[in-house]
Amino acid sequence: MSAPSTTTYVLRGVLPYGTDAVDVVLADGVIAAIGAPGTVEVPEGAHEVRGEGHVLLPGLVDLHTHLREPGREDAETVFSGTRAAAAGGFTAVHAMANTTPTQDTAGVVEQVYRLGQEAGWVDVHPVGAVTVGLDGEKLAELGAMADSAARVRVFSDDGKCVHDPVLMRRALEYVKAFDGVVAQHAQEPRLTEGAQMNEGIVSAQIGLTGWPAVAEESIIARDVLLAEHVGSRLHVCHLSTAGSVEIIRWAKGRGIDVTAEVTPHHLVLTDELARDYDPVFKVNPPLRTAKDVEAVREGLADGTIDIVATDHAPHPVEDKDCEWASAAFGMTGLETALSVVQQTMVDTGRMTWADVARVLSENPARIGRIDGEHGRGQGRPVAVGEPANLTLVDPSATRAIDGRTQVTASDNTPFTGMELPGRVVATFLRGRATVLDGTVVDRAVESKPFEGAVR
Ligand SMILES: NC(=O)N[C@@H](CC(=O)O)C(=O)O
Ligand SMILES: [Zn+2]
Ligand SMILES: [Zn+2]
Repeated sequence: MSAPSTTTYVLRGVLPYGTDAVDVVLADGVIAAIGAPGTVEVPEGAHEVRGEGHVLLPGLVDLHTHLREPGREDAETVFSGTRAAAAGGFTAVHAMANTTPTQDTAGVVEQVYRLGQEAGWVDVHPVGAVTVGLDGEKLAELGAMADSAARVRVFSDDGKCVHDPVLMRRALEYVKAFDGVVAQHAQEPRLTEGAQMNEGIVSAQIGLTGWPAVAEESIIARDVLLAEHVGSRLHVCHLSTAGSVEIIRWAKGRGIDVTAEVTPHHLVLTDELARDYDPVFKVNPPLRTAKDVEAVREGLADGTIDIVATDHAPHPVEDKDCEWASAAFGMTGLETALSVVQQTMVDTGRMTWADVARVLSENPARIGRIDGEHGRGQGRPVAVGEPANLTLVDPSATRAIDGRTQVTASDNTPFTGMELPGRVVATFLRGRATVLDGTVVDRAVESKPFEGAVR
C-alpha cells in the first residue's frame, strides 16, 4: 500500500507547460510548493533530485497493459509488470482482461486490483471483460465489476473483437449507467482468418497471409455509428491505419463520443520489418505501412487520436522465439513508450511536452475515469495541492535498448539493438519514489501470487 511518504523531495525541472526551471517540493504525498529555483522553502532533510534540463511530467497513465496474472505468470505478473511500468515513468495502468481465468467477474477484478495495491509500484485498474470468457456470446457481469472494490470503468474483450453488433450495442447501453466505456479491439474476424501481418506489398512478396486495413476500419465505422445511436462512450484500442484515423476524425466532427489510442510501435515501425520473419515484430494489429505511420502521427498531433497506450504484451521466449506462423502476437512497451513518443513527436517538432502530458497522462486518466477520487487524482496537472504523481525525464539522454535487461519479465521488445532518446530519472507515486536515479526503488515486499477467485 502506498501510504503517504515521510520522505520529502525537492525536484528541479521544467514543467511541461513552461520553459523556465522550477523547484517542486513533494511532502506528505502532495505537491507542496512550486517556485523559481532557490525561492521555495526546502524542508529540512529534503532529498534533492536536480539535473540539467529535466522535464517534470505528471505520472504517466496506461489505458492498455497486459499484466498476464492470473494465468500466464511465466510471461509477467502484476508485480513484475507494474515494476516495469514504474521504470517507464507510469503511476497507473489499466490491466487488460484476457487473463486465465478471464477478468469477467467481480471476484477476479478485485483480486487483480488487490495484487496491484500490494505491489505498490503503480495503481492497477483492472479492465473488465465485455463478454463471459471473451467468448463474444454472453455479456459478463459488467454492473457487478463496476460496483466491486475495483470499481471498473473500462470494459474490453481485447485480444478479441466484440463482433456481434447486438452484443456491442447492449454493452454500450449498459455501461452508460456507471459512466463506463467499451474499449474495442477492432478486428473483423472473417476478414482476418489466418492473418499473420499487414495485407499489402510486403505480405504478397514474402508469402504471409495478410490482415487488411478494412478489417479494422469496418468495425470502427460500425462502432462509432452504434455509439452515436445509443449515445454512449466508445474507445478504440490500438488504431493502426490511415483510414481508421479518417473515420475517427469524421466521427468526432459529428459529435460522437469516441476516443482512440495509438501504440508507440505503430508510431514508428512498419511492415517492412517482417521481411526477415523475426516474430518479435509480429503484433496485433500488425505493423502497417509508412503512409499509415505518417497518418497516425498526424492524427495524434492534431488531437484526432487522444492517447498513446502501450499495449504492453509480454510473452515468454517459447512463444516468440519460434517460426513466425506459430509465434504469439504482441510486444512489450512500458519501458520504451515515453522514448518513442519523444523521438517521433517531440524531437520532430510535432508535439510539445504539454502535449505529451496530455496524451500519456491527462487523457488516459480521464477516459479511464481515474482522475477523480477513485483514481486518487491520476493524470492531474503538476500544480500545488495535487497528488505527487510525477515523472522526471531527461530528454537529452540516450539509451541502448536490450530486451534481456529490461524490468519486465519478458524479452519481446521490438527495440532491442536500437538507441532511443530520453530516460526516466525518477517516478513518484503519491510522493513516494518508485524510481530514483533511473533505477527502480525496491521495497521489502514479496510478490504474492493470485489467490484463485474463480467463477
Ligand atoms: N497486441 C497483441 O498482439 N497481443 C495482445 C492482445 C491484443 O492487444 O490484442 C496480447 O494479449 O498478447
Ligand atoms: Zn487488441
Ligand atoms: Zn492488448
